Amino acid sequence: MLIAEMSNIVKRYGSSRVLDHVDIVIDEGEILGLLGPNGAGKTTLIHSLAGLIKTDSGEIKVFNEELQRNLSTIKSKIGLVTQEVTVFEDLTARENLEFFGGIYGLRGEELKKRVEETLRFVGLMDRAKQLPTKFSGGMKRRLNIACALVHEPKLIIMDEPTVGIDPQSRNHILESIRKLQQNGTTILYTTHYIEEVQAIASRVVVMDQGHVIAEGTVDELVENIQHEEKVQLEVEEGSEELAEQLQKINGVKQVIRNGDRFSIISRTGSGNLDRVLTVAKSTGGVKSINVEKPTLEDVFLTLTGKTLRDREDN
Ligand SMILES: Nc1ncnc2c1ncn2[C@@H]1O[C@H](COP(=O)(O)OP(=O)(O)OP(=O)(O)O)[C@@H](O)[C@H]1O
Repeated sequence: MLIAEMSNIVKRYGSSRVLDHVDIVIDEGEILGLLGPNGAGKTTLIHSLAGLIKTDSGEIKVFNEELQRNLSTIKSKIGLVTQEVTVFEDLTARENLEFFGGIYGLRGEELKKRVEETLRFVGLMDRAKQLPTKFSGGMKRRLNIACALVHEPKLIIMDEPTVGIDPQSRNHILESIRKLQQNGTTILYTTHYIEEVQAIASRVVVMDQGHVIAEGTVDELVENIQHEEKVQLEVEEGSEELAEQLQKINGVKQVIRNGDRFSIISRTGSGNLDRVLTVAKSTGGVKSINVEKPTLEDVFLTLTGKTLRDREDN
């Protein structure tokens, strides 16, 4: 069964089309990973789906109902974790959850029960009486997530929930997302950390410049580029000149330079290891060279020409 269906969505800001005829479906019970570089349109898509902004055209159905016509009912069954942490600093963790639970119509014993369950679920039971000002970034994030979970939404939408937090909290969050899925919740998960998608997503949608450019399971996406070879090269002194020379080798599709390291993607069968080595040696010393199997990161690179690591920020 489909939990959400976005068809032919267009959203413009001024003259630029931020979402350009986007089609996305979310199946019940899946964790759909939404990947895309900066400015791809992920947040705009998520905010459209959560009913926070109106699209210019297209149709959005959530729980089989037209979104804008049934906005308040649908919103009450969605949990949105925004990119920015939105908790009240002058309320304790428990009071924050009571507030958000109240907004969603929970009252009395039911509210109390859900607040306690949610605090336990995100591992903040022992911090229930503290103000978030005393929390680490990761704990604040977990509280933020808890606020979106307290009303037991059927669909949870998360916009990069693990950016800028410690590894322990990140693992806790990923583990919690798996548990939510096991309990039957559907999750749309946006991130630029490929390894997170690889770890938890049932299916992946890749966006770039307002378009969906690929979708499938991680295995399916990697399978699509199995016809490519990747040579990893490290030299003593990398230069743009070397990158240009590598790019000229027959069969080379793409060269990505990161300082002294180069990833060279070629068509399969081009046997470019030797040629890459020769070119690299002609410009200086070679530290290491090897052929690697493509990963989801390479799928992303091949599709968008961009690396998600551009914005690695923790
Ligand atoms: N309110 C707005 N007014 C004008 N332009 C906007 C607005 N919101 C987003 N944009 C533009 O739309 C494009 C897509 O932005 P969006 O935030 O959806 O991308 P994103 O994929 O979520 O990127 P990021 O990973 O950086 O959050 C960007 O070029 C952005 O500048």
